Amino acid sequence: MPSWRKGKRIGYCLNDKKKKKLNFQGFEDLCRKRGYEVIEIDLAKPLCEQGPFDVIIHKLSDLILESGYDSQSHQLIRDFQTYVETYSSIILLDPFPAVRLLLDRFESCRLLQDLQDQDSCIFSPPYVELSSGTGREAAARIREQGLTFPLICKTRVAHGPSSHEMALIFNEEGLGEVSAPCLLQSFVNPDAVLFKVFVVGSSHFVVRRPSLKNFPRGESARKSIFFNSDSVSKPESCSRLTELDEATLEPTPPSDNVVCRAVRGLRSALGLSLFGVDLIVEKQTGRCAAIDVNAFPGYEGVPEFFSALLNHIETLLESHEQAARARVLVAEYSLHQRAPHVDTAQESTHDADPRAPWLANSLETPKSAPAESSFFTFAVLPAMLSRH
Ligand SMILES: Nc1ncnc2c1ncn2[C@@H]1O[C@H](COP(=O)(O)OP(=O)(O)OP(=O)(O)O)[C@@H](O)[C@H]1O
Ligand SMILES: O=P(O)(O)O[C@H]1[C@H](OP(=O)(O)O)[C@@H](OP(=O)(O)O)[C@@H](O)[C@@H](O)[C@@H]1OP(=O)(O)O
Ligand SMILES: [Mg+2]
Ligand SMILES: [Mg+2]
Repeated sequence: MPSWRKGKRIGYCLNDKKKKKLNFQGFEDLCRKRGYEVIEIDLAKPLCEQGPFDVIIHKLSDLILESGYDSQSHQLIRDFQTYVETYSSIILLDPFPAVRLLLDRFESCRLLQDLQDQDSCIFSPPYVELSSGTGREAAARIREQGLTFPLICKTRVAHGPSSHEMALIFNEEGLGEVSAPCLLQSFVNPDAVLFKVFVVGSSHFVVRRPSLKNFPRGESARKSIFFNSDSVSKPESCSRLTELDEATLEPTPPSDNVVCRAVRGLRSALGLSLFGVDLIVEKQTGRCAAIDVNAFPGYEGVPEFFSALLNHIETLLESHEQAARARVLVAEYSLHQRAPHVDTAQESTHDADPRAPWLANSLETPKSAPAESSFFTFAVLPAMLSRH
């Protein structure tokens, strides 16, 4: 067993619904088979009594959201955060600030806008943020900013059962039926297909899902349609809203290049390991609209999820161990450099060091090299680490 795997403890904190949907027991079994200890974290008990942890996996979106208005949840989140900051070697999947960002559609839509590239292969449909009042008050802004009917209205809060309640608005009158805080976004004709991209560390998986049918572009006299997004874009969704009015060719999935660009952009903006982005291939142009980002989504339709997650964890554990070893080496090296007289006796002490004879030998190299520190860090150290 490699040293970075030995005695490692993986903690997790997921609600019952999430555990059940993911069949998380399967992940626990896989981890235990590879020699990890797996601990379900009980938030009602102090974390220090349940640790130590090398990795913590969580979906604490409920609690993070509640911490904005509930003092007990606020305290729980603070304690959790203090614990992971105190034990800074813990790998937290995923860090709270980026998760918090995705609980707010205003924030996630801004992120999606930043993804837009020069050749506009990826775009974010134009939108207006409605912070107060009804949609009617946004009518002028909607016109100014070039939004086109139909509009899709989404709650500002992006997590929790009510966050999936949406409306399709076909005219200015319909705007009076929606109220703040919400986001009004131009509808993109998707040919009733959505592509969910599920990300796990450096891997991603594209899954085809149902989506809303096409609607003619421009204002019309139609009545607003209120719906729940769970009824249109789950694998089992079966709704009149996802039935196309006329037969059409199946849309071509977004190219690997486009998917990779979207994933890379979001990964570097957010620093998350576990997230999903929803893409629609626009019927008229073939361009790819990024319409939603989710922290730790369901991964339904990704049979490799558990193995990808464990591989990602192992990659992180291994690089953490390498970084820790590098820090020790650099510290030992600088101590050695600071020693006033490095005589033969001291050198032979290094040679006699049963713990790291290779360290002693390698430490001699920079002594005669003028640009020791950077030479050591960038040339000698990586070579030493790869040997050991
Ligand atoms: N701008 C848009 N144009 C066309 N269809 C859209 C647009 N935005 C959303 N949709 C449709 O509405 C559904 C729900 O939208 P969205 O993904 O933003 O909601 P959600 O509730 O956050 O979803 P999830 O369950 O993935 O978190 C999408 O799956 C897609 O079918
Ligand atoms: O469990 P499910 O499969 O429905 O997963 C959904 C997940 O619910 P969870 O709360 O159970 O994690 C949702 O999270 P919240 O909006 O609640 O934050 C969101 O991420 C959806 O995008 C996921 O659906 P998917 O994109 O994978 O279809
Ligand atoms: Mg979505
Ligand atoms: Mg979402």
